[in-house]
Amino acid sequence: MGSEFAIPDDPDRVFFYSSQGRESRPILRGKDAKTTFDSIPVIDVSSIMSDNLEERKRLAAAVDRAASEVGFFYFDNPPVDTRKMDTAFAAIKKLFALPSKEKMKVHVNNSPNGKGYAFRAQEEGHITNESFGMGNDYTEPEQAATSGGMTSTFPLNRWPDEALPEFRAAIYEYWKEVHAFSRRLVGIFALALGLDEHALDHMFQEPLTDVTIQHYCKHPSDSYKPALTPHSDYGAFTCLLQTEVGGLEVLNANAIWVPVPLREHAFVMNTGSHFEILSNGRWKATVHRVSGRGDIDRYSLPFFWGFDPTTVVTPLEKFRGETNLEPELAGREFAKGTFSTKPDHPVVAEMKARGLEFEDYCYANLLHGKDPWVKG
Ligand SMILES: O=C(O)CCC(=O)C(=O)O
Ligand SMILES: [Fe+2]
Repeated sequence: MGSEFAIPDDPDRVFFYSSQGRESRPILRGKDAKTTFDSIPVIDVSSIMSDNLEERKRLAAAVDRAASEVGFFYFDNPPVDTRKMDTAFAAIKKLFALPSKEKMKVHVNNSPNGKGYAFRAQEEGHITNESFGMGNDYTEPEQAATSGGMTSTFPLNRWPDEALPEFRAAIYEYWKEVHAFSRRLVGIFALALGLDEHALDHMFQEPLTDVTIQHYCKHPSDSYKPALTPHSDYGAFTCLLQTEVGGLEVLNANAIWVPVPLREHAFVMNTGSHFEILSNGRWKATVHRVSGRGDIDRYSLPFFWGFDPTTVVTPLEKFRGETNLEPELAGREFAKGTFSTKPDHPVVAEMKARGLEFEDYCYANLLHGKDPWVKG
């Protein structure tokens, strides 16, 4: 869920994009270096299913430490069937192997919220990259059980049902389990903030979810090359699956890139900008990027979990102090995050023609089939 813009090459600073726009951090070495992380903590998440509150609180304490100190952590043993992970990746490889003509039928420009297939050709210093996205769509029967009773007659997702019928089934089989896991995780995050386990539930009745599958193509060079622009995620948290090869890297306080090596079937978790706001900066929306290795294609499967689009995310009373992060409407970042990387999308043309800005986009309206543009 990052934005992609030009990144200057500077030996002393690292530049990246966050919800605040372009930012940079000085590279600190030797006596200037701060105490910061140099690896990604590993947490066994199996006790999320425990009936014992004390066990769930121990898990929550580990999550709080990792989210505060790093903003990224592995979850070993998530309650998600590993065969469904593997089946999803097998279908993903088949999708990207389809002829371009088939993939273009589900191009993001055909979807009113930029879901479906996108392609970015190799540019200077950047490898070729394809993606496929899906998100909330209350017309789809697969989402009936998770949509909080919401219905719509306005389809948003686009699926390659003709060319690869098993793709949608494989993604949804996986999605349903990660969705159920994420809902339970809201309780663990609440405990991690020292709240009642159900204290945050009301903010996730109609959670904003998004899957943006990535394919970073191998390239004719044996060196690492930038594949995804440095950014932080918005939303509450992300559950990412890597397969076969790592490539994700996380920026520490000294602006040193820390690798996130592959742990097969483990989730790579990170907290997003809205959890940073809720915790008033206690939890970090840590900057990350992907570097593509020359000799192998890389596929990744992120699942983004966000607040209800109409929730105004505000620092919790117990974390408020002299300086407080600005509240933000959860659905607001959506338009910027989705369409700033798709300047040719019809939604962007419409926005310009009507004299509107990303700030005027109401994601909740779109989900219910209404005009998403509301000025002011
Ligand atoms: O491909 C990856 O490992 C990371 C993807 C990512 O950071 C994103 O889509 O926001
Ligand atoms: Fe990201």
